[in-house]
Amino acid sequence: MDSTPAQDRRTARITAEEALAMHAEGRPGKLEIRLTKPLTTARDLSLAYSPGVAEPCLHIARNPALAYDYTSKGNFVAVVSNGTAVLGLGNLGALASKPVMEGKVALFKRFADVDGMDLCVNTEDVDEFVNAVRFLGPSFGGINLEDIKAPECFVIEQRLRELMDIPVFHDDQHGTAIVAAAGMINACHLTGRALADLKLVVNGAGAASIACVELLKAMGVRPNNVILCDTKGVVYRGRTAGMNQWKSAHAVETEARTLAEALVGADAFFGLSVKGALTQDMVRAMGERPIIFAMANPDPEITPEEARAARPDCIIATGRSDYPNQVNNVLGFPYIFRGALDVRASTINEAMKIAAAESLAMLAREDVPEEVGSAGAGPALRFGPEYIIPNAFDPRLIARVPPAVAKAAMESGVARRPMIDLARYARELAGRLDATAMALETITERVRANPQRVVFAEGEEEKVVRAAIAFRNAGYGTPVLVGREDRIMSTVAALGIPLPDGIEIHNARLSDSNRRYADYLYERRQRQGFLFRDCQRLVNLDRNVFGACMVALGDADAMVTGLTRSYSVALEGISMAVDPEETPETEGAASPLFGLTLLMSRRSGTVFVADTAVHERPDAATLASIAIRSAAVARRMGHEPRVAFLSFSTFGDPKGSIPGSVREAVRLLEERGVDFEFDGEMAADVALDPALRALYPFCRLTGPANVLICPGLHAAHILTRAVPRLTSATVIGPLVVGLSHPVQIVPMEAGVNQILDMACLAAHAAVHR
Ligand SMILES: NC(=O)C1=CN([C@@H]2O[C@H](COP(=O)(O)OP(=O)(O)OC[C@H]3O[C@@H](n4cnc5c(N)ncnc54)[C@H](OP(=O)(O)O)[C@@H]3O)[C@@H](O)[C@H]2O)C=CC1
Ligand SMILES: CC(=O)C(=O)O
Ligand SMILES: [Mg+2]
Repeated sequence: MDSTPAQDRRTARITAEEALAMHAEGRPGKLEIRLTKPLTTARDLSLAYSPGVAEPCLHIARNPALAYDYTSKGNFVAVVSNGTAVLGLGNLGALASKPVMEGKVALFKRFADVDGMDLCVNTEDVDEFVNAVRFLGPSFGGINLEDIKAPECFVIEQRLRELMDIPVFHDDQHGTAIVAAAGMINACHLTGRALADLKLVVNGAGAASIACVELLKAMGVRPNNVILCDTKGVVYRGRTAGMNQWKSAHAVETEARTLAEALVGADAFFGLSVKGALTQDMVRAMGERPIIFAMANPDPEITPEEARAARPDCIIATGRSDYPNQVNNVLGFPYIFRGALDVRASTINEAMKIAAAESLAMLAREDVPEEVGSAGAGPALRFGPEYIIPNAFDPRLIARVPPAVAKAAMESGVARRPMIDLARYARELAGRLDATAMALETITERVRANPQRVVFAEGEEEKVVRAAIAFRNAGYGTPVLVGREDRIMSTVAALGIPLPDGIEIHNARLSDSNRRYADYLYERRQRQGFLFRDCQRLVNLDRNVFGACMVALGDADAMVTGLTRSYSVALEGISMAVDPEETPETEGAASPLFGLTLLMSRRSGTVFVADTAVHERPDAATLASIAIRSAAVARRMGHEPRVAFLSFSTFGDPKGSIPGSVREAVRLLEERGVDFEFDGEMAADVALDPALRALYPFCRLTGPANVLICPGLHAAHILTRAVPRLTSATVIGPLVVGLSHPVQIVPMEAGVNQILDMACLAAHAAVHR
């Protein structure tokens, strides 16, 4: 089978054996339950279970709304099926639907941090099914119905919506409709069509199809322009065989009787039926630039290869993750429930669905982060025929869709706990699954409140341009790109995203400030072997020198660089214009400069590690100085420092020479009477693990250390390179600490987000100057 480059990038073609092995491996299935409270001691048991548990029970009995405060209800969704329409595989029964239901629960958790439970209900009787769900209702904050065939699914959903006071949402209907509508908005945009003129043919007249058609009609598609087909052909007015009230509502006057006849000249096709239902001949008969969403799972109505071979001008989407344009409800249900749960919506209504569809459509038109798809391989994702809908792994989805849904819930009056600050909600959501975003939230908020001018010294680099645009769009301030305007503008044009207002471009050679910067450098360097013309050349040609002059002379607040030069070369250029900062804390240190790296994980929070860049074998005075300044940075970033001086030994055991200088550093801090917790020397596990630290009751740390001072560069380097590869921790840094102006150097392999984070940290340091 041929594959397109975009497909290669994200392809995960798999075999049946691999899929079975994955499900059987280790603990069978895809789910387990985790505790959110400790259950280690007798006291824990008394609080969590008898007698303590009686208290929340009694409170909830008096006031049911308190269930949201004392139990998991508010973040807990039931994924319920009877297995009568498992994907496009037909009626496999309740038990055989369990892998899909476990999968949906896994997606809820992975993409929106919603906890779920699969409930496979073994009945095809509507009343029995409805009763099973309604009587289990108190446990849950929402009900996600899944893979229940039409027409029973319509009755079941309607009855449960009437009986229950929490959102009941049939994912195959509405989740699919929302995502398909988002894709259709963009496909129409790209092919120059208006929804009102769209001629759509839908194969399948079941759960997913009926809901898709209803939502599209609510969004402006004309009822007479939509033809539904099922196993008996076109659903025309007057047909009697295989009909029901839901099909009848969409029956139209038409001469067409078969799918092939209906498709002649059609603009768009929706497949929500079975594998292979659409032929190449049918595709050939469609109108100009046809839009084909072949959404049957696991195999589409037509493969993209077949569709493109028949009509190279088509836009094709499927429900699968191994082709571009995955129109699948995974882009919908996690985020729709996230937004609905967070405002305690009593239902999920039309306004919330349309808001979700529009936010998905708009997100696809923005610049795509590198971590979407496997970064680096293949061409970047750009809005166009091969990318009409966000990728399932797009980390921005959680911050975009739920706020749109929550807002629509509030505006349409179904939110029982409205929220005032939606922008703040979006930021909190961004941090919910991303340790970096979570760790940086207070920092980004502070920068937004105090926007800064930040020099992006390597302004012609594509990643830098993208980071600068993101910086501007995030409201962090004014990015100043150093580079040639024509080069930068052609990079922007190739990116296909608009350059927001308020980004400055400075060409070092042509800048009005050029002479002033050369004079400044000459003043500093004339007795160090530099002629004026050397300084002029440096300002003209070395963008790090030019950028550093801007910051040093107050033309900008901060600077970020590092992509095109090694750390030491970049630092050399910067040091031409910016001095290290000597303070009482740096007294006795070999140099005030050092590197501070942040390791961030959702479980352990943020840990600062130093020195990760400068001093190979720091002496005691240097270690002490590094500790004081690291503690200050940690505090500035909102962390009360607990500093551990690390070694291979803990409080004298085993003996060796290195711990001597570490112990001496601890003594120096005692002498200085610093205002933060510190202790050492100690092994890293003792520093981080309270159980081990309990062996040393005299230790002054009152909690796990969050600032780790390493005895040498080798240890710091190994630690910060190994941890992110062995755990889920992410890394920022090393931050340059000790310059008199905020300048940061990213690693040469840094991605857009890293550049953005470093720019934001540099801006944050500028706020605090
Ligand atoms: N990409 C996505 O996100 C999603 C995709 N889907 C896919 O959509 C399909 C339908 O799911 P769902 O609506 O839940 O199931 P339903 O059982 O509710 O509906 C199936 C419909 O398909 C019709 N159908 C079956 N075979 C054919 C055929 N050969 N030609 C024309 N019509 C046919 C049935 O016709 P009749 O009424 O005559 O029996 C019925 O109307 C599945 O493949 C499923 O995987 C569903 C949800 C989400
Ligand atoms: C994706 C999905 O829910 C289905 O195919 O049924
Ligand atoms: Mg489904």
